[in-house]
Amino acid sequence: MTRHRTARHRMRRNVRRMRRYGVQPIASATDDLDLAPLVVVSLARGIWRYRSELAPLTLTVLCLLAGTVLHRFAVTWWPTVAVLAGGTATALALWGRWINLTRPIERGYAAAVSAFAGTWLALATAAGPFTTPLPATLGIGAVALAVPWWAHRRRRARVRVERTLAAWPEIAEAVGLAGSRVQSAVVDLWGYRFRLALSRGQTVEDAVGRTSALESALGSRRGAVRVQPVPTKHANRADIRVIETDPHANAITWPGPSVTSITQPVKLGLLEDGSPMRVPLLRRHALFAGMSGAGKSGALNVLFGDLTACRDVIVWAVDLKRGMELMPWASCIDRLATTPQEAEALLADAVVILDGRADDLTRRGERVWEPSPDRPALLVVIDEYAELTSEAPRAIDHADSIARRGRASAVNLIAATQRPSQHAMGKSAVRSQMDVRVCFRVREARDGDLVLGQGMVKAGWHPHKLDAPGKFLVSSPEHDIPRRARTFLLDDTGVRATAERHAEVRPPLDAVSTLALERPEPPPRVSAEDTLAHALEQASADGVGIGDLIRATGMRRTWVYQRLQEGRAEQVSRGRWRALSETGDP
Ligand SMILES: Nc1ncnc2c1ncn2[C@@H]1O[C@H](COP(=O)(O)OP(=O)(O)OP(=O)(O)O)[C@@H](O)[C@H]1O
Repeated sequence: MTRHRTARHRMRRNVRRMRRYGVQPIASATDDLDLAPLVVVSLARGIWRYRSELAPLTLTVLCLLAGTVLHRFAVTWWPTVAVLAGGTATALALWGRWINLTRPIERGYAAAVSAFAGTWLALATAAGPFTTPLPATLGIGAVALAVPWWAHRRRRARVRVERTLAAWPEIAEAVGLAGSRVQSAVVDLWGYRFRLALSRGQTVEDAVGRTSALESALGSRRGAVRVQPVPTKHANRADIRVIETDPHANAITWPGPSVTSITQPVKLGLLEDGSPMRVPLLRRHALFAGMSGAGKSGALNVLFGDLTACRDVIVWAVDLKRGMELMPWASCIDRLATTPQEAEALLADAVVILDGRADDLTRRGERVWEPSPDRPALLVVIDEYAELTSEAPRAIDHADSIARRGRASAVNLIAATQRPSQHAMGKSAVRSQMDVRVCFRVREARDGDLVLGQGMVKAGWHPHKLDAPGKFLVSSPEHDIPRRARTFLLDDTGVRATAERHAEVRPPLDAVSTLALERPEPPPRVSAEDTLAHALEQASADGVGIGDLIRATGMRRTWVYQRLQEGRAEQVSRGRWRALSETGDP
C-alpha cells in the first residue's frame, strides 16, 4: 500500500515537472500505464541534456547504421565513401578555422575523427559492418577518439555555459530582468559572453545595476560579471561577459615598443579578452588618474617605452617629485623640469613653440602640423599635476593655453594625477580639454565621474571596482564602452635598458620651434582680457568690429561675446562694440 502511494507520488511529481517543461501527459496521470510515455520523455530529456557527452556513441551508432544500409544497397560505393572521407578530413585540417576550430590541435582532432570514421565506413560498405574485425575496430577506435573529446576543456566549458543559459528565463526573473532573452553565447579562453535582448522598456543601465545579482545567479565569483552596451549602440541589447579565469591575474610583461610613429595608436596593455588596448595620442591631450599605487607611473613607463621609440615625437616632462619618477628616462627626454621654476619656464616655452608653429602653418596655408622626424610632435608629460597647481600656479596658465590651442600644432599634454578635482587641476580648463581619460582604481565611485566625466559611473564605468594595480578603463572617442584592461609592466631594469636603446633614435627639435624659442624675448605677456579692454577703450564712437576683437585677443568668438556681455561694453551697432565709461554712460 505504502509502496503504491510512493510510486503515485513520484508519478505526480513527474507530471508536474512535465507540465513545467511544456510536455502534456498523454493520458490520465493517475493511470499506472502512463508510466511508459513518462519514461520515454525522461530518457529523451536525458539524451538531449547529455548530447555532447554522448556524441561519440551517437557517431558510432550512425556509422553502424550507415555501414549496414550502404553494404545492403550500395556496396559498390565504397571508393566514393573513401574519397569523401579523405576530402572531408583534409578540408577540416586546412580550413577548420571557418567552423570555429581555432586551434591546430582541434583541427587535427576533427580531421582524425573524420578520417577514421570515413575509412571504417568505406570498409563496412565493401565487406559488411559486422565482418571481423570491423566491429572491434569501430569499438576500440570510438573509445580511443572519445577520450580527448570528453577531456576537452573548451567543449566542457561550452556545455556548462549552455546548461547555465538554458535556465536564463528563471535567472532573468530572479535578477529583475524578466522577459529578456539570450541571443547568442561564445565561450573563449577566459570565460564566456552572451548577448542579451532586453525586454521592452529595460535599459542597459538596468542590466548594469543588476551586476551583483547576475554574479550570484550565474554562480560566478564576485566581480566576474561585466555588463556593457553593444558596440552597435542598440539600446535594447547588452553584452554580458563572465570572466572565469582572470587574464589580468598576473602581471603582463611589456613586450617592447608597439609603435614607430606617434600617428599610430599606442598599446598600453591588454583587454580582458587578451586583445590589445590601443590609444591614439596624436593631437590628443590625455589624463592618467587613479589613487596612489593604482599604477599611473607604471603606465607612464609603458607610454615612454613607446613614445621614445618614435622618431616623430619630442618628449618634454615635468616631475616635481625632484625627478624621482621620470629621471630614468632622462636620456630620452628632450627637456625635464624638476622644480616649479623649471616647470613654469618649460610650459612657457611649449606655448612659444605652439605659437611659432601656428604662425608657420598660417604661412604655409596648412591647417595642422603633420609630425615627421623633421617636424616632430611635442608631448609634454606632467607627472603629479596637482603639485604643479600648488607649487607653480602660473605654469597652469601655460598648460591651459596648450590644452586649448595645442592640438593643431601637435603640442599636447599628458597629465597624471591622483584625483583630478577642481583644486588639483587649478581653475583652468585643462581637465575639460582632456580627450583621452585613462582611469586606474579610484577610492570612491564618485571619483570615477570626476576622472571620466559626469554620469559615467551610472553608465557602467566602475573604476572603483578595479582590483589590482595597473588595471584601467579608457574613455576616448574610440573607447566609449567600459572595458577593463591592464597595463604592461616595465620593471626598473627594463626602463634602464629601453631608455639606453631609444636615446640613440631621439629626433632634434625642428627648425620652426627652435627659431621660435630663439626669437628675442617677447614683450611681457598681456592677457586676452587686457587686450580686449584696451581695444574697446581705444574704439571710436562707431565702436570696434567683433572680427577685430577676435583677431586682437586670439580668442574664440564665444569667449569674446561672453566678455562683452559681462557689462563692461556696449553695442554701438550690429557687431560693433565699445567700452562703457566708468559711470556706465557711453
Ligand atoms: N601593470 C601592472 N602589473 C602589475 N603590477 C603593477 C602594474 N602597474 C603597477 N604595478 C605595481 O603597483 C605598484 C604601484 O604602481 P605605481 O607606482 O605605478 O602607482 P602610482 O599610481 O604611480 O602610485 P603613486 O600615485 O603613489 O605614484 C608598483 O610598484 C608595481 O609593482
